[in-house]
Amino acid sequence: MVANTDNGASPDIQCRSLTKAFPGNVEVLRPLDLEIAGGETTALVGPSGCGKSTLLRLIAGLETPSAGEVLIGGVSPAEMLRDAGLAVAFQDPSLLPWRSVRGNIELALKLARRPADPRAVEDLIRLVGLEGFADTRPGALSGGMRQRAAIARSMVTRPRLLLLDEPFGAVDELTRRQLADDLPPLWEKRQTTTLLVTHSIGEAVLLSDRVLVLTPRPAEIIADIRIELERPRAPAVTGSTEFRRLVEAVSEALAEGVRATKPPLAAQ
Ligand SMILES: Nc1ncnc2c1ncn2[C@@H]1O[C@H](COP(=O)(O)OP(=O)(O)OP(=O)(O)O)[C@@H](O)[C@H]1O
Repeated sequence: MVANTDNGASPDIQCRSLTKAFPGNVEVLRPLDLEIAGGETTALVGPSGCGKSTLLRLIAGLETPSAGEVLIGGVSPAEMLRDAGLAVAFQDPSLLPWRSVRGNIELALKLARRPADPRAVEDLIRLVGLEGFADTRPGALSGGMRQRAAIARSMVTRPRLLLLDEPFGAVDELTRRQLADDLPPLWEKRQTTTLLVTHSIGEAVLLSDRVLVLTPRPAEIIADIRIELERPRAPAVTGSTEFRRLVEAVSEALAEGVRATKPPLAAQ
């Protein structure tokens, strides 16, 4: 099948009857149908353990579906990975300990068989606030700094699909805000299809074009909320009535999902 992966377009994501169960009858995803448009940023929010990371890993091709399929720009995640059009950054950044921050970022280019691009590497190091630490090895960085290095590494190949699992999980509040301000314009400019998992409802609303709210496991989509806030989003947007309305809508959907799946008290 011809994919829209070699013309530079941001790929869409299709999940068709996607189902996942782990051994021991752990049903994580009921047949899930989902379409995500190319170039958009979508956030997945849901209670802890509902299956957000599993869904992301299925889309990344790091897990195999029990049934159903994932198509990215019309091809399998494995094909997309081969084409280096897909990049992932997970909670626990697996940086190579013997390479510096710069070395880890450069390696991503090398593995994707892309030419060295010292300027892009330095720009990204600056963007994630690690200037002065380019020659430092991960062991000498804080958790938040390692996370930022991993974000830079995931972006250096200019992937058309970016999958981020709690990208700002280990980052302090100030840096978190800085990244939330700096990264979306870059994703927008590059038209990257971005799917991110976050526990922060505010972050989901601030960063995304669409927020998908999942129920407790087995995960189902209980709400699909469009975020029509104007872009670029100034930090002040978080004080607006519309922002607060959207945060409230996501919180309400989350609570509704928990209520709908909780057995009645007598049955507990
Ligand atoms: N490899 C595995 N083998 C068995 N069970 C697994 C495996 N990976 C995940 N699970 C189970 O699947 C369920 C969903 O896990 P997942 O990590 O996708 O949830 P999550 O929504 O991302 O959670 P959190 O928000 O806490 O990170 C959990 O009950 C988890 O224990």
